[in-house]
Amino acid sequence: MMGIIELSNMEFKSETSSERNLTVQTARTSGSEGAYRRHKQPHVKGLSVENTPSMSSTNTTIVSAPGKVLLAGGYLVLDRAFSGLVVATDARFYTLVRPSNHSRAASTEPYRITVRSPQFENATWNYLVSVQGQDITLTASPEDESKNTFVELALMYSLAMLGHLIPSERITETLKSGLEIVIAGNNDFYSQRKELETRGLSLNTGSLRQIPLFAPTHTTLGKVHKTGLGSSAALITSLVSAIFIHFKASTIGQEDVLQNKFLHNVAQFVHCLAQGKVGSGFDVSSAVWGSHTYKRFSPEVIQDVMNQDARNDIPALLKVLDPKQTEWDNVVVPFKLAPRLHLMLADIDAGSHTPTLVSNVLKWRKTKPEEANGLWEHLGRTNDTVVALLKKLEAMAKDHPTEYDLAIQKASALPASEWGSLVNQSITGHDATAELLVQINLEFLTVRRYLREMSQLSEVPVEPEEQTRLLNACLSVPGVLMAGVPGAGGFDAIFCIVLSEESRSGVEAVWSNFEEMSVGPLLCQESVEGGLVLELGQDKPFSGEDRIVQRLLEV
Ligand SMILES: Nc1ncnc2c1ncn2[C@@H]1O[C@H](COP(=O)(O)OP(=O)(O)O)[C@@H](O)[C@H]1O
Ligand SMILES: C[C@@](O)(CCOP(=O)(O)OP(=O)(O)O)CC(=O)O
Repeated sequence: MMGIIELSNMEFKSETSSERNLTVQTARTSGSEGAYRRHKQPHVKGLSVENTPSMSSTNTTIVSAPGKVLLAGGYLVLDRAFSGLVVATDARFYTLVRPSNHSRAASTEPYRITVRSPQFENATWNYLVSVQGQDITLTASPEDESKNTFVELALMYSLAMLGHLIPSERITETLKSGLEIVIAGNNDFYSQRKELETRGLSLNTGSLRQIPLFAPTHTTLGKVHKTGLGSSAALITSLVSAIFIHFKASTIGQEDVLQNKFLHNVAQFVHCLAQGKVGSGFDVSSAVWGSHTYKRFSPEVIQDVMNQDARNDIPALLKVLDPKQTEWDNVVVPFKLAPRLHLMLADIDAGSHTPTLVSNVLKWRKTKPEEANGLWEHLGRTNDTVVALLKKLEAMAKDHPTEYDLAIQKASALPASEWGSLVNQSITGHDATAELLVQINLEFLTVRRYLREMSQLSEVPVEPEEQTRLLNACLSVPGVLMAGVPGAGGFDAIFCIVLSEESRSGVEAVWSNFEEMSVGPLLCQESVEGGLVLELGQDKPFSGEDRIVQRLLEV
C-alpha cells in the first residue's frame, strides 16, 4: 500500500500511475447542518426497494453535492468579462457506492456496476467494466431498457482516469465483487406536485415536510418536472467524487484546494461532454465549492478534449484536467449571506427551456452587439454592486452585532419601500445597517429593470410580466429584501431573500394566493455545509444518527 502523498507534493502527472489523493470536506454532524437534516419528519415508508436492503455501512462511500441558485449574473456569466453570484442550497444530491450484494460469482472480468435511482421508474442501469493494465473500459449493458448518458460518461471517464492514477490491483480488488451505486436527490430537485396530490395535500411547505426523504416521483427521469436546482451538475459532481474516494484515490478531512480543483475539473469536463456543450459551469462550481461569486473558465481550456476521442488518450486528458498543468482560469470567491437573511425559493409550474432562452439571448447579442454590450456593462456593474453591498452587510453583522440585529428586527416590520424612514432613526442619528438594506433593495430593483430591458430588446422573456407582478407582490410583504428570477429567468422559478420568519410566512401566503401561475415553494435554504461533503466512508463512520445516511443505506 502506497502512503498518502503530502498535499504540497501532489502532482497529477499523467504518465505515471502513482497514487493521487483528492480531498472533500467531511460532513458536519452538529450545529450547522442544513434544514433538511434538522427537520424532524415523520418516518413514512417511501420507496419500493428492488434489492434486499443492506444496512451495512462497511465499505460504503457516500458523497453529496449541493444544488444551486444563480441570484445574479444570468447570461452574463457565460462571458468571462462578468461574474455571477451563485448560492448553494442545502438540498443535495447523494451518491452511494458499495460492493454489490449479489455478484459473488462475478469475481472475474467483465466486472459489473449497477446504478439505481430509486426515485424514478425504470431507473436501473448496468455497466460492464474490463481492466487491462492501465486501460479501463466501461460499456453499458445492451439489455438495459434506458440509457443514462450523464451517469455513463461520469463512470466511464472516472474509471478510465483511475486506471492511470492508482495501481490496477486496487482497481480489480474494488471491482471484483461488483459495485452497487445508488443516486438520490433531495425532494426539492423535482416537483412534488404529484406526490402531494397522491396524498391529498395542498401545495405548501407544511405539506412538503410530510413527504418522506427521497420520495418517489411517480414518473421516469425523462418526464420528471425539475425545479431548476441543477440536478445533473450535482449528480455528476457527487458521482465522480464518490468514485474517486471509494477507490481511495482521494482522502478526506483536509480542505485542499488543489484536490478539489481536480474533482471540479473532472466534473466540469464530464458535465460539458454529457450536455454536448461548454456552458458557464457555475452549477458544477457551486456543487464543488458551495456559495461564491463565479467567473467562468475559458472554454478553450477543455475545447480540445470535448469529444469522445478523449477516451483514447487518457494521459492527455489527465494533463488537461490537472490544475497544475493546465491554466484553469475560473475564479471562485466564497460568499455567505449575512446572518438573519433567509433564502426562499419557489418553482413555477409553467417552466421555460433554458437552452432556448440562452440561444435567443446570445443571438440578440450577436446581431445587436452595441445595444447588448451597453446593457450588459450596466447590468454587470449593478450585479457587482449588489454583491459588494451584501458583503458589507455581512461585515456589519460581524462588527456591530447588536446594532445589526436591532436594525434587521425593525426592517422586518416594514416593507422595503418604507425602510428609508429607519435610516435616521437610531440613537446615533444614522443607522448604517438600515442604509445598507435600503441600498441593496434599490440596487436589486435596478438589476431587475435591466433584466426587463433585456427581455424587451431581445424579445426573450427573462423577467416576464407575470413574474414581475409576482415579484412585486412579494416585495410588498414586510421584511423582504430582494425578489427576483434566478439563472436564466423565464417561467421557471423565483427567489426571495427575507429578514424574518414572519416575512417568510407573508411571502408564502402571497405564493399560495397567486392565481396567475402555480407557485410551488421549495424547502431548501442556503447551504451551510458548503460544497462537496463526504457523508460516509474512509474515516467518516456511520454514527447511526444521520437520518439521510440511514435512509440511503436502506434504499
Ligand atoms: N436522480 C437521478 N439519477 C440519475 N440521473 C439523473 C438524476 N437526476 C438527473 N439525472 C441526469 O441528469 C439529466 C438531466 O440533466 P438536465 O436536463 O441538464 O437537468 P438539470 O437542468 O436539472 O441539470 C437526466 O437526463 C439524467 O441523465
Ligand atoms: C443563462 C445562464 O447564464 C444561467 C442559467 O441558469 P439556470 O439556473 O436557469 O440553469 P438551468 O438549471 O440549466 O435552467 C446559462 C449558464 O450560465 O450556463
